[in-house]
Amino acid sequence: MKKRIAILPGDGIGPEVCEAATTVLNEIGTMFQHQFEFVYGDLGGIAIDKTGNPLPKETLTICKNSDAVLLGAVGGPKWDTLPGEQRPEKGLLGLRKELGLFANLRPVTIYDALADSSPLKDEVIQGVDLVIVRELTGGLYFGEPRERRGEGKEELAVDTLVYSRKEIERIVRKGFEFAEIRGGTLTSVDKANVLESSRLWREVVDEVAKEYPNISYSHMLVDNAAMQLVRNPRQFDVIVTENMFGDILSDEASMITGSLGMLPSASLSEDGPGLFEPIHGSAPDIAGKGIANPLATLSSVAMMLTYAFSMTEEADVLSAAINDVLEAGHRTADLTSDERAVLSTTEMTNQVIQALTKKAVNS
Ligand SMILES: NC(=O)c1ccc[n+]([C@@H]2O[C@H](COP(=O)([O-])OP(=O)(O)OC[C@H]3O[C@@H](n4cnc5c(N)ncnc54)[C@H](O)[C@@H]3O)[C@@H](O)[C@H]2O)c1
Ligand SMILES: CC(C)[C@H](C(=O)O)[C@@H](O)C(=O)O
Ligand SMILES: [Mg+2]
Repeated sequence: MKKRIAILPGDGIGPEVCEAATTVLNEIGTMFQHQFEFVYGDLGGIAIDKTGNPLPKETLTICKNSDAVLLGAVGGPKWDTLPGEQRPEKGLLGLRKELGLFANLRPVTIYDALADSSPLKDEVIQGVDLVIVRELTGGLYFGEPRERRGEGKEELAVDTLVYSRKEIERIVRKGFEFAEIRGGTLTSVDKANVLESSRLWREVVDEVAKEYPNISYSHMLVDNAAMQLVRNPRQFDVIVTENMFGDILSDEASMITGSLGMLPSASLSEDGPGLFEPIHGSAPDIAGKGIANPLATLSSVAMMLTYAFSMTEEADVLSAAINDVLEAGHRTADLTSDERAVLSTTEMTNQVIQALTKKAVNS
């Protein structure tokens, strides 16, 4: 099967982890006789440097004309002093909005082999299997007005947290759908004791819940949820929450697995191409050193195979290869303090390729 994939490497470690992804996709293409065509586009800081715009029109066109989009990461100190509208992150937000990617899935999967990599105790993390369903095109990230007013001590900065009933309904429905598919439960996370938008959110969850009488659900305040994720993450199955809360909770949840370099994501729309990216950023502190963990990106490729192409067997083989590599003790620097055992990004990717090859031989 032929599939066209827009690759947006972006900034910092983005190009390094995207190279890992294309290498692995080529291997899977060979194994399963698929043709993956890569079309490259600029997003973020690199796009600003080349065109003055973090989301050039050409990039948007490439994405819209593809079957799926793979993103590395955007941003970095070089562009940190630019005005908000011209920052690399604005390019990513614009892309999410333009592609209508309202549903962001961030699964937190535990690998037994990584039990020692998590700062949390083994008995706390054993058996954790949860997914954060994050609203991605609304809330504080997009609300208007967003501005600076006044001067001196009177200067004000304004961000607006706004959600429509329609926006809440569609993401909450996704949350319930996932809980149904997983045969699990739903926790809706909000701040309804303070925020009006959260009170509407809670009302909508209670209404949508009536369509899913078999799904047990509950509400939790976000500050408590942040604590519960560390105290007892096993209590969660599907967490549905708004944009900003989902951003923060997913970075927190990544440490259950042992590293931010492990968590993948899929951003889905009603009908257009999905976008697949690790949840981490451009990691300026390690960019260019060739030591970034590629596994979050490779797991994002597995999510692409599943959600964009319905290639579930291919996705399962890739996920199993990642598990095999970790079981065999291979680690990038973020996963171990044992310097002798550290692999570079390329070495880790090659281990995944070898594990895939073994699976092809054995099947
Ligand atoms: N989706 C995205 O493109 C995205 C996501 C988050 C942050 N950012 C941007 O990235 C830049 C840096 O942000 P930050 O430093 O707060 O967050 P970050 O996620 O880039 O890095 C946080 C820490 O995690 C480490 N880390 C992240 N990914 C890793 C990997 N794959 N392997 C090993 N270690 C890894 C980094 O080295 C760093 O110490 C900012 O400009 C921010 O806006 C972009
Ligand atoms: C870079 C930034 C805009 C982005 C977000 O906040 O959504 C990132 O932190 C993420 O988690 O994808
Ligand atoms: Mg984030």
